[in-house]
Amino acid sequence: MTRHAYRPDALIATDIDAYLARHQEKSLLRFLTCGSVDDGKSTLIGRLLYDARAIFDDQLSSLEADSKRVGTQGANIDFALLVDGLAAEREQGITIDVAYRFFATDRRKFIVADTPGHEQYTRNMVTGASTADLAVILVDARKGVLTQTRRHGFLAHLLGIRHIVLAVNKMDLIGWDQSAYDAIVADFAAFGTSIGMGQAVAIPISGLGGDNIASRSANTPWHDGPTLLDHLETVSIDSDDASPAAFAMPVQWVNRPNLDFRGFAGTVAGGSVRPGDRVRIVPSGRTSHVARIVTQGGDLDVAVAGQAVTLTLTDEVDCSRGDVIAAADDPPVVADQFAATIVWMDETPLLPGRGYWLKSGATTVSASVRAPEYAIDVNTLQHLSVKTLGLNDIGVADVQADRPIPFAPYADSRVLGGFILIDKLTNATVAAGMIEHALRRSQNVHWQAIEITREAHAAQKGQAPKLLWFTGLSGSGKSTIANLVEKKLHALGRHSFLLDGDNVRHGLNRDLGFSDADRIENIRRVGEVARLMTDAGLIVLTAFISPFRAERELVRAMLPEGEFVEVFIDTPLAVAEARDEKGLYAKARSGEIANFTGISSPYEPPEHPDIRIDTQRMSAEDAAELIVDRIVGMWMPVI
Ligand SMILES: Nc1ncnc2c1ncn2[C@@H]1O[C@H](COP(=O)(O)OS(=O)(=O)O)[C@@H](OP(=O)(O)O)[C@H]1O
Ligand SMILES: Nc1ncnc2c1ncn2[C@@H]1O[C@H](COP(=O)(O)OP(=O)(O)O)[C@@H](O)[C@H]1O
Repeated sequence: MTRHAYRPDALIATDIDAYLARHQEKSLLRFLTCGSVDDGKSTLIGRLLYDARAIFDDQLSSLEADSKRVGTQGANIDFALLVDGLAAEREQGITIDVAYRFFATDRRKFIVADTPGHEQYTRNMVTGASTADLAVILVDARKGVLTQTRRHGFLAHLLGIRHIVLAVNKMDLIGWDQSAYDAIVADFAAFGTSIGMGQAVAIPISGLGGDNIASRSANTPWHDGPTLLDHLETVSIDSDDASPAAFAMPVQWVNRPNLDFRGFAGTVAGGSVRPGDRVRIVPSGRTSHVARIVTQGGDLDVAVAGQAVTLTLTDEVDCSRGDVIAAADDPPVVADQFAATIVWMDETPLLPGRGYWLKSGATTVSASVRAPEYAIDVNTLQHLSVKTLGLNDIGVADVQADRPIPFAPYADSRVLGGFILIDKLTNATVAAGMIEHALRRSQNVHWQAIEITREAHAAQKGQAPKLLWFTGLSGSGKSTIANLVEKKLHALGRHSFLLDGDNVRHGLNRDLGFSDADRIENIRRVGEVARLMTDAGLIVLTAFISPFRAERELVRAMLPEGEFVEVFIDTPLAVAEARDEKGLYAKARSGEIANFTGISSPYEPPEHPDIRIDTQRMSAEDAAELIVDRIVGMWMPVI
């Protein structure tokens, strides 16, 4: 990037306050550029910054330093606003390779999400698009509209970006051929219409030569539209807010500096609010009235969508981070199951049934995705029948959260309807999702209040329930040892039950095989059944390979702290294979059995098992003895 292009505004040195004040009054346009590596994206952004005499982000820090040097107060105001916006994105867990560049012209301020030459454009687009007002879709004039172009258009539309610019780049390389340009524009327009996207603004450009970027090009006398910068500076974004008309504000944090003040801070997601308005806290449903709208610059009479404020209420109602304060008569829906459009962004495909963290605004819950109803072919817009979603796939699937969350359909609110999925082990953001609607079934199932509690069941049996979860390779010794443990428990007069492959895979789970998704579902169901049995006061033993850490942790999380005891039957593959009681390893090696654990399907050993048994050093009998000894102490403290 050409640094010498930067020409500092004289005001920065002479009157920083005036400079910042001038900037603060300008509207802000957030946009992103989409294109493949060689479509000329970086050149375009470089050119734009150069021609706009832009402020580079590193120069913003020198601006800050300058402000300090001149000794003025309040020099941060404008900057803080920008930084806040980015912090919010970071809090969404989206901290990937997107560089945000800030620049300003006389007419407007801009933040451009720059995603330099990255293969994972879907991820970058989703990241940049979460708050973008406008997308510049780059097309190489020589190549025309490609699958990738359609995908960018589709994603931009899906993510709720209302303004699309089709920048047909490298026009110089096709001799400024108007008919070729028109054909590309018509092609894209036809696609846009088929997905219900508004008309894109098309501009013939050359990033390299600067044609139609900041100034009109003599090479395109036939182009009567704006230059790119013109359009960016003048496009009207005021009326675009997709947010619902009714007031809603997700609570980002509760501000309680002293006993006399309790404020709920957040950004208004939709509608407006005034002191005196009746509001409802969702999901609790409690109502109150707004007392004050507090900001650093003083109290407000009204706050509207996009404003960051702190509300105080007239009553001492319970309200915490992740709750939504909403118009009392029109609050967001609360549900734990929804249909959603999901954009998968990770190399590892979606595992239906696996628990991911679902983050929506300030709310984080555990959630799983069912097998997709379909994936979308972005070229033909056909619905494809698929079992999972891989990198860059877009599909529709039902999502099940482990507790109800407030939401609005994405079409009504990007804030309340958008979410990301995070892998619980790697912490990677694996998908972005848009909620379509709640599933009715989630609203009609209610917990039945049970009068005989789990404590009562346990007390009657005179024991504290436990789940002894045996995990290990096939042939490691899980069943052998679990059987011996149960025998000993039985002899000690304890109430127990052993669940293993034989009594589960032939009955409850006879519809499941050994794909990753089926194993996940197998373990989820076993976990649920085992949990019910602990509710009944039993000491439950399970003997399943349970190869994935994530599902073992999922089951642990289903139970009260300390009730899940992970017993790792640590037998190396070579030893289990040498035993090969059932001849399965031989079959797996010869390819007769697919997806065999340890051979052609992974086993993730526990990192911190509660009990580890090395079967090479310990007989099955001794192992059982040790396990019973270890848990004896655990079951004595009966309620
Ligand atoms: N492909 C493949 N991979 C692993 N195991 C296979 C497979 N096909 C059949 N079997 C037999 O099924 C038993 C494992 O079932 P699990 O329910 O414990 O597996 S899992 O937890 O869902 O991974 C396992 O029993 P154990 O030997 O008792 O572990 C095998 O006998
Ligand atoms: N120390 C040991 N602990 C458990 N099993 C052992 C041990 N040493 C040898 N074995 C043998 O290994 C085999 C384990 O099979 P099994 O218990 O069915 O394993 P899994 O349930 O893990 O597939 C049995 O034949 C068992 O006798």
